[in-house]
Amino acid sequence: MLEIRNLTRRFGGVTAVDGVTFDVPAGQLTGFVGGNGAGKTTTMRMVMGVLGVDGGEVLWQGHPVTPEDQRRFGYMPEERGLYPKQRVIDQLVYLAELKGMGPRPARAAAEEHLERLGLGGRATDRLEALSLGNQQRVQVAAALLHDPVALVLDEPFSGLDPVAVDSMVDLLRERVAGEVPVLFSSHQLDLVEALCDRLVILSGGRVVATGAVEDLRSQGPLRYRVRLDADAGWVRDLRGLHVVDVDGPLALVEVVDPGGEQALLREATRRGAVHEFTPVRPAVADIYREVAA
Ligand SMILES: Nc1ncnc2c1ncn2[C@@H]1O[C@H](COP(=O)(O)OP(=O)(O)OP(=O)(O)O)[C@@H](O)[C@H]1O
Repeated sequence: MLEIRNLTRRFGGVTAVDGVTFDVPAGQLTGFVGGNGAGKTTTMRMVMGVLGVDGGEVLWQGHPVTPEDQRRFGYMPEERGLYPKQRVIDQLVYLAELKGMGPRPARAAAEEHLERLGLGGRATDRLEALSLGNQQRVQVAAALLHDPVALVLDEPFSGLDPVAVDSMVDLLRERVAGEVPVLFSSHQLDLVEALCDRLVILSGGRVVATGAVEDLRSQGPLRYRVRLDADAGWVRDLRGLHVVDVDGPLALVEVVDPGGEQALLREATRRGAVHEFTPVRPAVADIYREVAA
């Protein structure tokens, strides 16, 4: 497990990361979200030791993280930092060797990851000859190929097409099944929702929500989506409910008083057919808007 404890970082008069505390448990995907400038990249850089801390600490397996631990982590930095003129395969082998792999396993791992990411035929191309999305795939391979014990990925999905996103998701799920803690930042909240076990939401350098995605969603307001035969405007007159939206025969309501939804269902069936009556928990995007706006 990776534990982030009270991390703080200032740049001049700006406190970019302000007492940030959260866990990244083994075998779980933890999504790290927040608006532009919220402090995600700064936090990840401190976790990886590429940026000094002004306060707090990072623990790995219960002890303060060491440079040796960090060398065994996989990191995809925000600044992508590969060499444009170098051949893809040479670059990956070099990076794997830097991480302590022997030349033969390094080459085998590089070839396997390029294959998995759909770049098997591009191994001997120079990086600059690849499209930006394919360069991003090489960056993914670079972060994963040395069998890292933890993964810290800054916007790993940005610039990837849907097929590459699927390959990336498969690779991450494999790592997680092998008990690796994964922390990744993203602005793609639908992906975060589909993928993550846990969520950390940062705003203005502080954690404003953290926990299991399911727990965060179930703590949100309980809503019901209702689809009737005819116009649903009458739901506005019912007590015990807050009407979020009405659009023709569709209504989205929030239960304010216990039993409010039962009164709605009774009235709806009295009036005609009810085609849908579904409890809806807030999506990750709703939670985000609520706490980070
Ligand atoms: N090297 C630096 N020098 C000065 N200020 C910095 C530096 N790095 C980050 N900051 C500031 O720290 C704050 C947090 O930036 P950070 O890049 O960590 O946010 P982020 O959540 O990753 O944003 P984004 O989603 O836009 O990438 C911002 O106000 C940024 O301007």
